[in-house]
Amino acid sequence: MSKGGQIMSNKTILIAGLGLIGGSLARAIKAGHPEYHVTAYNRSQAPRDFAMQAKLVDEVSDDFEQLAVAADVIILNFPVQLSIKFLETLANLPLKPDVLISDSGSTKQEIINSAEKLFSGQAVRFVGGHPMAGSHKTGVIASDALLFENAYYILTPSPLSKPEDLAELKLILSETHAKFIDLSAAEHDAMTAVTSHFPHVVAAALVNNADDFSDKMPFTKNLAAGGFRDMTRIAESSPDMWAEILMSNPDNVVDQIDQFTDKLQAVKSLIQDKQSDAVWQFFDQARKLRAQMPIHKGAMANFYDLFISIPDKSDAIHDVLGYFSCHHLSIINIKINETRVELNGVLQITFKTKHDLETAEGLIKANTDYDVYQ
Ligand SMILES: NC(=O)c1ccc[n+]([C@@H]2O[C@H](COP(=O)([O-])OP(=O)(O)OC[C@H]3O[C@@H](n4cnc5c(N)ncnc54)[C@H](O)[C@@H]3O)[C@@H](O)[C@H]2O)c1
Ligand SMILES: O=C(O)C(=O)C[C@]1(C(=O)O)C=C[C@@H](O)C=C1
Repeated sequence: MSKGGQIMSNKTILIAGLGLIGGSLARAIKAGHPEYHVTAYNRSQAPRDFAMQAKLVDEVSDDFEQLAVAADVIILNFPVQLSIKFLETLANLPLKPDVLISDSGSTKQEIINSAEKLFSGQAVRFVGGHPMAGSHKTGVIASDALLFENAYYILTPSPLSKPEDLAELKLILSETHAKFIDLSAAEHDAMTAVTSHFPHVVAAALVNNADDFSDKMPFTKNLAAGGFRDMTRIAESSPDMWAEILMSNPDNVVDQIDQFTDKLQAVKSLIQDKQSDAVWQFFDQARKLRAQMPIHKGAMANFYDLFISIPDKSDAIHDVLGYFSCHHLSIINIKINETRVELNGVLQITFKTKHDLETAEGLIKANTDYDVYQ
């Protein structure tokens, strides 16, 4: 909708950073707008090759600058502070007039401030973006066109944007099927500290806490069941990404840590004072509130983990994968967890569809006597 209010059908859209989020955005943009020329920058080759083979994009390169100067729209999908570095690079390039720049980072104030400083007085439009859905998995191979379906997609206006720029971005991203909402950067960072940034601190702390305790009682980790799993899935997220998010939203996260510490101290006192009714109220209040929260169920469910208890033999993994050959299963990750040292290892295989998970489970059961569970 730039260029005097006309809708441009032949836009060139640059997806910079072909990871989970960049890959998912590329898929959705291409699906919604086959007429756009979608290009992608990525530093390493494997994601570029994957994106071309899977027809996510029309062109790939490791030359960011060359793609940037040819783009009408640029979406940065790096860890948040790296996106700011890429903005600095963009500020020194002869970009197309009225280029629309956005990002997908999990914090917004810092990047909006940087954009304002870097581009003031230039014919550059900047709108901050943040799709509120994702995963602990990384990389383009885990990307999904429907990752953001029904999730909130926050757009943060900046002094470098007008309402029609937000409308243009929503049109480009329409096939994400996300629910767009405009928030100021300050509102965004305060609220996401509560529902996303601080919970990641808690999840990591729970895992590190269990590890510390296991020094005393090594069997502890084997007793981690559904509760621990549900509380800590996100502790497997990328430390590159999360260190940058916390450093980019420090005041709000520290406030949350203080507030939460007070909550823990309060419940600690209730337990010590044997206030069983008050402890019951504490849980009952949370149970009712949780049931009413409109929590986005999201595309996380698109990842399906199968756990196979395999003997400690070098060919066991090879054999397991061999049973899957010819079945074209959508494996997106393979990991060995040595939780039962000296007995078995646990092979964790992640599939993209439930159907593939069930096929794999059936194949393992038919060919081996290994314990296998979802
Ligand atoms: N993962 C989520 O759940 C989620 C959800 C919403 C928003 N986000 C935000 O999206 C952004 C991207 O996250 P992601 O989940 O796609 O991560 P990812 O690890 O899957 O992808 C990161 C991308 O950054 C690139 N990159 C990293 N370091 C680089 C470097 N030094 N030089 C060049 N390229 C480099 C990688 O090659 C990759 O393309 C982050 O800002 C994150 O805060 C993540
Ligand atoms: O589902 C997950 O694994 C996520 O962590 C996704 C999640 C979150 O819910 O906190 C993570 C970071 C984002 O910026 C948005 C969404």
